[in-house]
Amino acid sequence: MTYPTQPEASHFVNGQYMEDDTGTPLPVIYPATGEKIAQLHEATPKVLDAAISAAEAAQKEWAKLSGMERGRVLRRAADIMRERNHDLSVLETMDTGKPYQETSVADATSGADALEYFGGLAASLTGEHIPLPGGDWAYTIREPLGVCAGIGAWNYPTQIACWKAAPALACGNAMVFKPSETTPLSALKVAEILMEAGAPAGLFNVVQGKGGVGAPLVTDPRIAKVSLTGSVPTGRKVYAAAAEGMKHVTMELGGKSPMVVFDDASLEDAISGAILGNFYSTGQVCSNGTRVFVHKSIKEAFLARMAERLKDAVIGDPLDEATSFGPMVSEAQLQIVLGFIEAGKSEGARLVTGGNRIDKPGCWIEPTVFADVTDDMTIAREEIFGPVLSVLDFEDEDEVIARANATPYGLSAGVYTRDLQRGHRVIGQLQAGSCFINSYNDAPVEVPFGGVKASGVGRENSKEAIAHYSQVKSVYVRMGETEAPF
Ligand SMILES: NC(=O)c1ccc[n+]([C@@H]2O[C@H](COP(=O)([O-])OP(=O)(O)OC[C@H]3O[C@@H](n4cnc5c(N)ncnc54)[C@H](O)[C@@H]3O)[C@@H](O)[C@H]2O)c1
Ligand SMILES: C[N+](C)(C)CCCC=O
Repeated sequence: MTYPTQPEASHFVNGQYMEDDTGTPLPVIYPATGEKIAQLHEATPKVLDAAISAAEAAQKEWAKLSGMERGRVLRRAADIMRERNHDLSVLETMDTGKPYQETSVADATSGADALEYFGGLAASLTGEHIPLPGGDWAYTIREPLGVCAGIGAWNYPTQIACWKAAPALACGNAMVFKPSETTPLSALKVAEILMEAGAPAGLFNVVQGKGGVGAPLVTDPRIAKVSLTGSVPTGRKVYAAAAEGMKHVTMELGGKSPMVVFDDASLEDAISGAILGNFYSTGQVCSNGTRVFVHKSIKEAFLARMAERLKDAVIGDPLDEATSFGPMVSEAQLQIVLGFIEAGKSEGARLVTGGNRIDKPGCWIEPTVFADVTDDMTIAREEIFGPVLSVLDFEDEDEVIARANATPYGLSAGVYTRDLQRGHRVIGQLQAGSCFINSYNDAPVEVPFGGVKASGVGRENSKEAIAHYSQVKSVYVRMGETEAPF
């Protein structure tokens, strides 16, 4: 049996595809139809060991190159990725179900941005000279960490692989990347492209599997750093396991982010922001503003216009460029979301629109809006990771800030207002790492991305990421004699 997107083999190790079909079978399903599109196998201990060994060997040679030489490879990879954007986007759509309208502008393109940005930065990752009393001085050297483990979620497979690989490789590290078991295909293409761009064999390896493959990757003593994108419960486990080995971590985790719409906001812009922050990628975005606090005086106007705007969503074949709303990634995730919708109804929230599974093969659900949601309801407290928007009323600025912050999460926050003083004042008090004023969910590579509180540790993208993929050695140089007390 051949499948439409079957890769050459399940894993990419030491510069080539590798198979071990004794590993647990891993079927890949196209969420738009439920059709099987590839058959992979989870990595066995043999595959995992080969990947880590290859990375260890490659890292030693890669770190000897100058930053300029490393950067050249990454920038070449960015160019190849852009040239192949169409094919990569089609694959991403098949892997995730996200519409081509999105994948063609937000996945491989975002991955290419990261490769280009960190490729450009690589040559300037230098230490400093520190003059000291008596003519002594010190200098610092920015060194790589070694072999980094990257572990991905299923909503942005290409982007996640590149957001982790680009800064890691720029700093002179190697990587073993484990994509989500739900979307294993795109990371293999990232590996192919990096090799084609001139990366040495073993520098970027891909191993497939579920948590049972991720766990031994995290604890392997040859791994110096773990970067996870995933849920908070997984983050707790992975962070704890990494701490046992005193490893560096980046934790990009979940959220339940607030978006605050004041009564002076442009209603159309606020609704656009709420659409981007709740229905893009069928709501499967970590930073989504799923608690939309709308000033009581404009709430009904907001809801009426939102319901109208949602009628323009084009729900259909994700490969059709006109489609703007695709299926959920999997039946399992669809069932989780349906469970939250039931909780919303039974706890007394008002269903304004949507709320139903769409009756066709695949994992389809309507964009859903609840109103009259209160802070204690399940849908206002827990991350849903699906297209479910909750509108909560507020009347007072201090009140809404306190309520917005009353969550263990802190990934993102947004404010819509025409009063820019208020916008800055409010955003300054919201406990979140990635914030927006009169916008939502923008994530250019130049800007740090990540959360506070339970939503994460460390930052991806921007110059901030360098600190998380390198360490500083300091060297004290005495110019005179060494004095000792005896
Ligand atoms: N902050 C961010 O940048 C960001 C981005 C995308 C998704 N997310 C979050 O990811 C979640 C959705 O993705 P998901 O369902 O794939 O998350 P998940 O936590 O179920 O899985 C994430 C990854 O961790 C692996 N994993 C699971 N158990 C493991 C273990 N014990 N050791 C090592 N690896 C293990 C999984 O196989 C997968 O690759 C949401 O909570 C979402 O908010 C966060
Ligand atoms: C670029 N986005 C859309 C903000 C996604 C970031 C990764 C979170 O899921």
